[in-house]
Amino acid sequence: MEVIEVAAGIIAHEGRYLIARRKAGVHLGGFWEFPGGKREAGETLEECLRRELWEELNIRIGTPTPFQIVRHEYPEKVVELHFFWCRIETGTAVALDCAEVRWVYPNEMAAFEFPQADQPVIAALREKKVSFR
Ligand SMILES: Nc1nc2c([nH]c(=O)n2[C@@H]2O[C@H](COP(=O)(O)OP(=O)(O)OP(=O)(O)O)[C@@H](O)[C@H]2O)c(=O)[nH]1
Ligand SMILES: [Mg+2]
Repeated sequence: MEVIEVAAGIIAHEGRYLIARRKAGVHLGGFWEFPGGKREAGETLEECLRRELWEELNIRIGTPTPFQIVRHEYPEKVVELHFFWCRIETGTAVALDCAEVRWVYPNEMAAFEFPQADQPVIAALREKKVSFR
């Protein structure tokens, strides 16, 4: 099966992270996620991340730092998620192309339903295995 490359942002601010709720009717609709999307032909993952965060949240970010790569096989598709640590440089996040956005602490994330593929990242944030600040 073809592997779909995705870039997603771990957007940090004062110990909390920005999470977005997927719209109803799409793959994993209604789930919470780290905002991002599919890489388009000719784009680098960083370019993809910047475009997606602009389209979905109306924000510009500073230089993103690679965080974790997770390959996950859903029954209907295989995704390779490239998570990047980043910070907002300009703008305020608004739910332009997602259902809702929230800023949450890692220990609050268990109360939100995330895709299975995101669990390693959530665990890493919660265990503070994070060297960036
Ligand atoms: N953005 C994002 N996608 C995730 C996460 N976890 C996860 O399994 N995915 C999956 O990775 C794929 C990313 O697709 P997406 O729906 O964000 O792509 P996109 O923004 O380009 O949307 P589009 O296809 O409507 O243009 C989806 O199948 C989604 O279910 C996550 O934390 N963030
Ligand atoms: Mg998306």
